Amino acid sequence: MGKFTVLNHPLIQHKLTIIRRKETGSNEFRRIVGEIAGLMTYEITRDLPLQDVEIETPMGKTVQKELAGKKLTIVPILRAGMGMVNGVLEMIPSAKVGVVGMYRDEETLKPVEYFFKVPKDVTERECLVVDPMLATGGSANLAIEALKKRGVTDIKLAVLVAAPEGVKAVQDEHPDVDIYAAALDDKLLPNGYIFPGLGDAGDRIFGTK
Ligand SMILES: O=P(O)(O)OC[C@H]1O[C@H](OP(=O)(O)OP(=O)(O)O)[C@H](O)[C@@H]1O
Ligand SMILES: O=c1cc[nH]c(=O)[nH]1
Ligand SMILES: [Mg+2]
Repeated sequence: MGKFTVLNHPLIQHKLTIIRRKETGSNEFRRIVGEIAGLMTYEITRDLPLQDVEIETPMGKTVQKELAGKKLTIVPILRAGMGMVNGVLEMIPSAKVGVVGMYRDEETLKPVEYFFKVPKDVTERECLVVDPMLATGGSANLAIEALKKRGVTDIKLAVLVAAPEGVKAVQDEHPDVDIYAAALDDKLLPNGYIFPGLGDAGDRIFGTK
């Protein structure tokens, strides 16, 4: 089963509380989603492999460390996942970005895919799927499945708020995928929204409501 990790650093918790508040406007919401994504990236990449590299400082030759291993592709699930991209890129500027467009049918709560575009060399890269909300888990599962169909084997999922139902759904369907969240909330409401959650992440980021 994939690991599920809550990244409950005090800065992350504090910032998450700000965006949960209903009075927080789109401008601040968008900025803080990016900041949390950056802080989460810092924690998610804690165990990245390093290799020795010989360099020359102005004082002379020395052997130091640099990142080794696979390069990263960030895969936001449109729309709301876009809010996390810049935060991750600030930590890993060399990452590429692929996108999966998906919306949840409001009646069935099933995801509908409408766009898919990833870098050509995606199979040689690790993919970090990002979306602020993991509710039923349907959208994340379909996005991961779409990547696997194209041959991607190394996938992680980062969300801000997870519902227990969504975590279980991804762990059941994709046991090879580790999940990182800023918070694990109480439950899913009958309308498919997370409680206490933060409302509709896409609408709050883009100001569409
Ligand atoms: O786990 P699930 O039950 O699939 O729900 C989570 C999905 O719902 C939201 O997207 P939404 O469909 O509102 O699209 P949007 O990002 O365009 O607003 C959210 O950003 C996730 O992608
Ligand atoms: O609480 C939720 C659930 C799904 N999508 C959201 O944006 N918020
Ligand atoms: Mg939405």
